[in-house]
Amino acid sequence: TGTTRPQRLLRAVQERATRGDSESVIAAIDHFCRHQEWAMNVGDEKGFILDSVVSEVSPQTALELGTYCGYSTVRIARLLPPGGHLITLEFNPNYAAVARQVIAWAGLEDMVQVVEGASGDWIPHLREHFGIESFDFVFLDHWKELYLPDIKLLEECGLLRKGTVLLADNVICPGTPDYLEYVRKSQSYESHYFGSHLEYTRAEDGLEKSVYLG
Ligand SMILES: O=c1[nH]cnc2c(O)c(F)c(-c3ccc(F)cc3)cc12
Ligand SMILES: [Mg+2]
Repeated sequence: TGTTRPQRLLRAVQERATRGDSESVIAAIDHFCRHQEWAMNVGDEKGFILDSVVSEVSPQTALELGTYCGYSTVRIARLLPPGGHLITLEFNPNYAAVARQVIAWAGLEDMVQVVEGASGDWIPHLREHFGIESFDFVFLDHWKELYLPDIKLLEECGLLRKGTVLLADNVICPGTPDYLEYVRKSQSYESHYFGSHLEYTRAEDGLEKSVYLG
């Protein structure tokens, strides 16, 4: 036994970051991942692109698929407009437990709802359970095999509206070929690729931004 990597990441936040200061929480996680242990956060380079898309959309309702330790959750939530709210789905209860504490350390717990369970199980219930009409912004960062089935489910559940912005991490590494083909070929999406690098490395990766046209 001993600690897990998410628990060691949380300890680094609690030791290095200032309570209530989301920028210091982001910096503490980036420092941990660069100098202690690599972890699968979207990271600072792709995170800067994420910030610019979130700022442009300024979403009242946002959905994140894949919370992990809450790094991108904090990046998104700190940029939400007044009244904005972020729902983040996490399958792994240990990750969810760490993420809740990271989000609280950043002082963003009032704008974020961490929901435990499988995205495919939860998506059909988001409207009735959280009173969501549709999402303005969706960040896909969970399992590459679920990106395509989950956006099809979001479409079927009427949770996307004309102009909803989807942003997908890891479209090159580990890679989501079926998702990329779908959003780039479909008449229902306008897609753009932002080239970048795999978090904390020099390997190629990028984000795909896709606007739902209805
Ligand atoms: O499973 C994942 N879910 C969400 N995001 C990921 C990620 O950003 C990664 F870099 C990676 C990753 C893990 C190991 C590698 F060697 C390369 C990428 C995985 C995920
Ligand atoms: Mg990722």
